[in-house]
Amino acid sequence: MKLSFYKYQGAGNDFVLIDNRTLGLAIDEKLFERLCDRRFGIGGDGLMLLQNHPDFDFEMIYANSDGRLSSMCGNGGRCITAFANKLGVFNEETNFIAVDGPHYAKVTNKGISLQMIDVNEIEAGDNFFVLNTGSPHYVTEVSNLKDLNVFETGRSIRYNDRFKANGINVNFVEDFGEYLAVRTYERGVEDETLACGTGVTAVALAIMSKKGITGTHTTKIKAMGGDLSVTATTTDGKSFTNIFLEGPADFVFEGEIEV
Ligand SMILES: N[C@@H](CCC[C@H](N)C(=O)O)C(=O)O
Repeated sequence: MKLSFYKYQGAGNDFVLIDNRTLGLAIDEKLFERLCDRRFGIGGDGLMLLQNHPDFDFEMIYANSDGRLSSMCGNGGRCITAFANKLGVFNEETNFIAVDGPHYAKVTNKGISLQMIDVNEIEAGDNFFVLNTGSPHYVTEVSNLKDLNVFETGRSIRYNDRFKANGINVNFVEDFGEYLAVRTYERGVEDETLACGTGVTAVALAIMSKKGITGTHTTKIKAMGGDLSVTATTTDGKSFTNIFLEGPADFVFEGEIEV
């Protein structure tokens, strides 16, 4: 059978998208892993099914490139919003449902702005933060981001005794004042990706918390694959609301693959 697919990327975080509104494609880890494979398939950091939902414009089902369903993907959420817009599911603003709950998103002049879940807890340790922005993240500040071996260092944290059972995404941040530069090792891809949406959101909140920034604040982020921004509101540096992740979410190509 031939399966129609669409390829999108948001700041270089790339995804296979399937319109599953009428297709009835079942969850199939082996198939999803093959479709995400860059040699034997289409290639992607993850795969998403866009499905009908009785109470929302659409439902987002997300799997990492290992084929397994996972927690929220921020860049995936922005890409599936762009895809839903291309399919004519909505015009300017949408409300959809994902694994971590409802999301509001809109088309902007920078691409797609996606509202993320509120964050009520940040663990602050010795130069590290752990928080959940829809997916679990470890954030640590470095002074040599360009030269850092993100694969080795990220992997050693992701597989340490504390995190190895459930895994965690590991973000390295260097503060350049005007902006934060971020590189991420992603669970489920088990490699560095060019950007991670829930990751840069975690980084922005962690640095706001560390610097004692309160009120509504926008953080500019440079990821390896492009620029993103995170706007969030806090009164105490611990609980964050109205969190928006904004940046490009672009169609790359479409095709059919034999499955
Ligand atoms: N790339 C994503 C995060 C995807 C989920 C992550 N790999 C996990 O399993 O936690 C993003 O843009 O947020």
